[in-house]
Amino acid sequence: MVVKSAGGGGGGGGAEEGAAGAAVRRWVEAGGGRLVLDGGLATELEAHGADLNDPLWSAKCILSSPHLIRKVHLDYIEAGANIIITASYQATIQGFEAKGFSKEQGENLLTKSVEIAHEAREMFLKEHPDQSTALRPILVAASIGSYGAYLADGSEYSGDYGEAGTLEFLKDFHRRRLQVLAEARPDLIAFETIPNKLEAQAYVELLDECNINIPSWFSFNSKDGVNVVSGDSLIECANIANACAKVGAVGINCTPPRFIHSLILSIRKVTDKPILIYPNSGERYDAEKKEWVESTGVSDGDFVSYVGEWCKDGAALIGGCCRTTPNTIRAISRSLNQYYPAA
Ligand SMILES: C[S+](C)CC[C@H](N)C(=O)O
Ligand SMILES: N[C@@H](CCS)C(=O)O
Ligand SMILES: [Zn+2]
Repeated sequence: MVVKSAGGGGGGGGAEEGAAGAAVRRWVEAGGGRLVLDGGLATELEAHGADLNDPLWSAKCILSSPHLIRKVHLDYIEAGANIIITASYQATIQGFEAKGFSKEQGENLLTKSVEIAHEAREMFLKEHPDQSTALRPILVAASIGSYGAYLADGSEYSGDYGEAGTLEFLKDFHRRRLQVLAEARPDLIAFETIPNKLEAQAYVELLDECNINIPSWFSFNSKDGVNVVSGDSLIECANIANACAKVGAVGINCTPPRFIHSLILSIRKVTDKPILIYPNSGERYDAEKKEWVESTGVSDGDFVSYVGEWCKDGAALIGGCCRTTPNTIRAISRSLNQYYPAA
């Protein structure tokens, strides 16, 4: 089936799509014109009893309960996800060192996050011999959360890094982690919840300097439907991603559903790369309490009612972020099957 939602109509910015864009486009085509991402990982870990009130947040479970991470990945694949995102969002060598681990142990824990996701995919395929990745892509995306995530104070929702906000600092912070995760051979690298332009620039330079040949996606977050959370222009951020041939998809995550429509339209103006979106429930994160607050979150039904519009706007990869669950993903998957009825 032709990929209706990816390509065409965008400004393009003159960038070569490159191997990464072509790879993502092939996966999207193999998924029948769209791919379903998973939902909140930390949300589900907590739902199964994990206490994430820790500087490592969900990455704590790589140490304490890898079986739980594997179960949550498996639940998302069962719910229809084509892409599962590893538990490495807040896993950093620096964060593990602060817990007393050596650099090598920290690197091994990063690798383990990818291995757990690979195991979940293998288990699914073993339990469902009728399913094959040739028929339905099931991909592992290694999460790289922003420097603000590592700070564990909600800075990924402000993008205000103070003195640490220099290009070289951010590149040094992320370099080894990116290399280790890439060496673990995920299908994709997911740069998630990118709050500012500088961090996007740091990632682009690292992808080139480290010669990373695994397709990546760049996903920004917004709290006004116009700019990224730091106030930097989304257009400028998306341009940085678009200009990098190693970036296979550009989009938005952990952002309230009500803002997504306008954000997709902005991204579409500057890129022909596939667009991905995985909004949160619309609730607000209280970083001090490490809790989601306000009862303004949308229900699964409301969330899913947006999906058709997001497809028409041009999103090719759709899932959920914090406070979404396998039920959300099941509903998105069903809704997309309606949007792209089987031939
Ligand atoms: C995407 S946020 C909810 C992740 C957690 C945050 N970095 C913290 O540690 O509080
Ligand atoms: N990928 C992470 C959150 C990103 S905001 C998770 O799902 O827990
Ligand atoms: Zn999130």
